[in-house]
Amino acid sequence: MSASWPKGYGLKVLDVVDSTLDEAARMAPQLAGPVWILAKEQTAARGRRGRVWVQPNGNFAATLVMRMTERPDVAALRSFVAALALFDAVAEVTGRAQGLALKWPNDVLLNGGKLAGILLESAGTGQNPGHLSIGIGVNLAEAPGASEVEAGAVRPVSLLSETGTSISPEDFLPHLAAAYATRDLQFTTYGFAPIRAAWLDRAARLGETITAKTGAQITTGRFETVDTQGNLVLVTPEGRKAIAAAEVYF
Ligand SMILES: O=C(O)CCCC[C@@H]1SC[C@@H]2NC(=O)N[C@@H]21
Repeated sequence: MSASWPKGYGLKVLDVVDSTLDEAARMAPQLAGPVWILAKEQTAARGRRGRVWVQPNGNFAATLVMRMTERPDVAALRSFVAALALFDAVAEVTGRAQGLALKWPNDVLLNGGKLAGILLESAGTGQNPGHLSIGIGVNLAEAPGASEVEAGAVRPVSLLSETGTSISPEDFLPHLAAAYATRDLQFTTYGFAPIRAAWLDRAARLGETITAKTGAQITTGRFETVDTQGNLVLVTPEGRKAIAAAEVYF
């Protein structure tokens, strides 16, 4: 099964790099349009909240870098755009969406385990709107060991072990790039509403009790929704709380 490369998107493939997010920052000043940067190996890959991202051989690591054309709070909603695109691309290559779910803010789960993670970074000033980078890691071939993730985190899983689907990062990227382009067009044309609705349709643990941790702040409540700004909304004994940034535990 093949996917055609989306019009207007550039591509850079590297054998090895420190992090595709760092490469994105280096490329940003010269950007003419959005560019996907794919690396077979990263020597300093990072995850959310300063964690190290472990990338066994054959796993997918890429960053989509683009000029920041909107307000930072609007651009940040692209984490939901990217999560949906990942969901779409995985469903396309495996031929099924069963077992796939999205975990707020932007992980992709498969059979309850973490298949993929997304890390957004941006830079810019009032004078210079800067760039947005969407770093994406997918455990295509191998899941990092449980000892390589923090205690309490969702267990990592791989696409190969959960579905039997074997696909290389180079073959997976066109599926993801095409799915992203479609979702991004939906976002720029119709705004966050359809993205939010599609994301909520695929949300893990919606309506259930979950815990959100932001530093020392721990909030447990019923996962009611994601609001129009992308905040996690929990109904707690003290009332409704909208949380902008946190790690979620089930
Ligand atoms: O913590 C997470 O779940 C986010 C992980 C993001 C990993 C990807 S791999 C490609 C890009 N380069 C990095 O250094 N990190 C992101």
